[in-house]
Formats: sequence, structure tokens, C-alpha cells
Amino acid sequence: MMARLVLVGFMGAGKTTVGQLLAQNTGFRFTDLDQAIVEIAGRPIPDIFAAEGEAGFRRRETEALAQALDQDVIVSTGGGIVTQAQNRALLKAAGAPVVYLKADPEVLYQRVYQDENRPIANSLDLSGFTALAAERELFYHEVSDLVLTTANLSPLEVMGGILDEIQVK
Ligand SMILES: Nc1ncnc2c1ncn2[C@@H]1O[C@H](COP(=O)(O)OP(=O)(O)O)[C@@H](O)[C@H]1O
Ligand SMILES: O=C(O)C1=C[C@@H](OP(=O)(O)O)[C@@H](O)[C@H](O)C1
Ligand SMILES: [Mg+2]
Repeated sequence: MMARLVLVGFMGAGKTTVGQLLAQNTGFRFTDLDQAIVEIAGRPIPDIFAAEGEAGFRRRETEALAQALDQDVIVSTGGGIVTQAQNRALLKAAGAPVVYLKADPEVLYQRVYQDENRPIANSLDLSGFTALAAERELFYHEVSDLVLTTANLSPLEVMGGILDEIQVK
């Protein structure tokens, strides 16, 4: 069994929102890796970061990714999924189409910097956030089959853009 579709992209790109919409629209089950990690850990993401460090969170994330890719689900990843070589290898070998949701860091920053559930966004100023996006940019391209620029698109329009290009069935 394998995943139907995987969404990647930087924090705030709409992976969780659009993944949920895609699942509703196609009837497939939905797995958000962050939600899966929180369920297994029994505590919210900032608490995992505080107790286990980012390294602890990344170990949990790789495990959650490997599991989800083996299931019949639509998968939304966290923005840092591509920072680990092992995760990039898993994504490239997954067989499922991987879609990169792309938008300007300025737009993304406004969406997430005040969100207390996103410890990394929370701790960075705009220039740090932009630099981190730039560091990851090549990796998102490396793992993805389709790049969708989401500027000015609503979540429903982003979903439509994906379904125009990829047959999720
Ligand atoms: N296309 C969009 N246009 C405007 N706001 C969006 C869009 N996609 C997501 N959002 C909003 O931005 C925030 C981050 O979205 P989310 O789905 O959590 O992103 P991600 O999972 O990629 O970090 C949420 O408040 C969400 O409602
Ligand atoms: O970019 C990152 O390093 C992270 C992104 C988050 O997911 P979203 O991309 O859904 O915010 C979450 O996995 C964690 O806070 C770390
Ligand atoms: Mg998310």
C-alpha cells in the first residue's frame, strides 16, 4: 500500500489546510504528520521541542513519515521534513506524487510567526525565516514532482490547481 499524494513546502504554505480539503474532496483518509507526532508523543509540538530538542522531534517525524507513506492516505508533512536526507530519500522512493506548495516567505511569515504551536517560526524574525526558507528551497524541488505557486490563491483554488495536474485516485 502507498500514499496517494504528499504535500511539502515551507511553514504556512497551506499543507495542512489543503491536505484536509483534498481528503474531503477525494474521500481518501488524511494524515498530517505533525498531528500524528503529537498524538504519539502525547504532547504538543512546542513541548516536544522543549523536552527532546529539535533532534527528538525529527526522529519522531521520520518515523511518522515512513508509516504514513505505507498507508492509503493523503499526507501533509511539516515544513522541516526535507532537512533530513533520510526523509528526502523516503519521499523520492514513495511512488506517490509529491507536491511543493510555494509562496513568498513574507506572506508565509505573516501567517505563522505569532502561532505558538510553531516553535521555529515563533523564534525567528522575518530575515531568519526568509533565510531558512532559502536554505530549504533546493530540497523541496529535489523531492517534488509538481511545484504549485500559491500566491493569491485560496486553499480551495490551491486544491483545484493540484487536481488539475494530478489524478488523485
Ligand atoms: N491559500 C491560502 N491563503 C490564505 N491563507 C491560507 C492559505 N493556506 C493556508 N492559509 C492559512 O495560513 C495558515 C497556515 O496554514 P497551514 O495549512 O497550517 O500551513 P502549513 O501546514 O503548510 O504550515 C493557516 O492560518 C491557514 O488558514
Ligand atoms: O518547518 C519546520 O521546521 C516545522 C514546521 C512545522 O510544520 P508546518 O510546516 O505545518 O508549520 C512543524 O513540523 C514544526 O513546527 C517544524
Ligand atoms: Mg501543517
